[in-house]
Amino acid sequence: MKKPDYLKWDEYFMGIALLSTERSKDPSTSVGACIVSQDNKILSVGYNGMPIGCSDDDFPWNREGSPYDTKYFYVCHAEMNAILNYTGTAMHDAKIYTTLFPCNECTKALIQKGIKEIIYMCDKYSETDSVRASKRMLDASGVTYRLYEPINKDITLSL
Ligand SMILES: Nc1nc(=O)n([C@H]2C[C@H](O)[C@@H](COP(=O)(O)O)O2)cc1CO
Ligand SMILES: [Zn+2]
Repeated sequence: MKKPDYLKWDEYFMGIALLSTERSKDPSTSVGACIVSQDNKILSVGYNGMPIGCSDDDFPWNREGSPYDTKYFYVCHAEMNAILNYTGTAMHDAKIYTTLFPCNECTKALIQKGIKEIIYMCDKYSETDSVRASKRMLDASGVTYRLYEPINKDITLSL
């Protein structure tokens, strides 16, 4: 008989998104994303971080202050990095697992790339205009989104 407690697809892909958050240097919110084809092949992963060449040590991680001195002008979102990290050409009808609901800017890009489903773990900015706009676009374009339902399984990675 096969092992009963193996990871289901959702757990596997959200697990990879979650592991990717560990690469983020953002002191307040670490985000991870994993793009998966319809037939469950991993296409790409990403996490929020500064653009190539923009040192994590020199660029600001502040949330407040003049926009020029906050992270918001510089940081690449996990979802955008996952899109940009993909080097293939077949993202159509894919799905994205993300630890945080996508903002309006990433949502535009996800729609344009042909992503058809978003599975998210957290929607802590649901009241913001950005996320409201994301849902407006997703609803209009027929892209579905659903909250990931966690299982009661702790995975410990000892490296
Ligand atoms: N969907 C998202 N993906 C992301 O990668 N981010 C990133 C941008 C920032 O680095 C961080 C949010 O910082 P804070 O405002 O919670 O301190 O997460 C943010 C969102 C929210 O829409
Ligand atoms: Zn975004």
